[in-house]
Amino acid sequence: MLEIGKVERYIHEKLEREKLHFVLLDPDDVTPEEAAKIAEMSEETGVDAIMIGGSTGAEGEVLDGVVRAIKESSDLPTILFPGSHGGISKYADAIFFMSLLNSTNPFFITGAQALGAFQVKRYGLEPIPMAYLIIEPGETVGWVGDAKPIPRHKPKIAAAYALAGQYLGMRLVYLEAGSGASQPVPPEMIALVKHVIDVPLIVGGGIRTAEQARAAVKAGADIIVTGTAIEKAGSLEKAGKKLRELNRGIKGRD
Ligand SMILES: CC(C)=CCC/C(C)=C/CC/C(C)=C/CC/C(C)=C/COP(=O)(O)OP(=O)(O)O
Ligand SMILES: O=P(O)(O)OC[C@@H](O)CO
Ligand SMILES: [Mg+2]
Repeated sequence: MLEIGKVERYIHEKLEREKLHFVLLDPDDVTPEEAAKIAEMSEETGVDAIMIGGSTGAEGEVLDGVVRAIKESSDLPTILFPGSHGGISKYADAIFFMSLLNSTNPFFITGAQALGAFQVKRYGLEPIPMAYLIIEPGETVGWVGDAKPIPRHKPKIAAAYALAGQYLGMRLVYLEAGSGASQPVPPEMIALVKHVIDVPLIVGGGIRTAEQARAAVKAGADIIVTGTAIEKAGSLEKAGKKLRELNRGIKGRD
């Protein structure tokens, strides 16, 4: 019998009360010690989950080390955000089992998934099926994932892909402008996508301020992902301040 796993249930239950903030840590950019500290601060400041991944090199021992450090320092759910079948760690709770629907390369649509499937089963990781869509500019992940990035001024294309993802059985949709994007996904696009789908909507890429996070939530985003703004805050103290600022924007508290 197919059952909804623990982390997915946690997401749905929390979404009944508030919008969520997930923090993305890239093992290529943070040491296990830094990751542990950020995860601890994330939990203290009201972040809802930690995502772990990167489009280049987040694999093997380096990945395992970061996931383990996060698990030791916080009780937040850890969700893998893999760039390929190499991005799987047995120490995480769940994995966004994603398909890059607007890739031009079948490897990112079904290939990496087939290569990783048995490993996910062996480790008992919770797979959460997700439609992953790259919006302009797309940044590194757009290039690495051989995406045909959806133009920023074409919300209908994003909505069509998102609905197709839902009809294919995916239980989350992720609109991705790319890590470090100069501009986040436009609110008009978020609004149209949210209007047509019934599954939770994740938005990430280039969200650096409480105002940007608020605008995405107001447009209809259910979950906001931030990475660069925290990783590149400059110091742990500044990262903590940034976490609180972004949470405020997302949760609508002040
Ligand atoms: C489900 C399985 C086993 C694999 C999925 C494989 C797919 C579809 C990958 C999509 C394409 C891709 C390269 C995704 C990476 C997503 C990601 C972790 C982005 C964040 O990383 P960045 O911060 O952009 O990476 P860099 O820091 O390396 O630029
Ligand atoms: O690093 P940022 O720009 O916050 O992007 C987060 C995430 O959407 C990248 O996959
Ligand atoms: Mg990164």
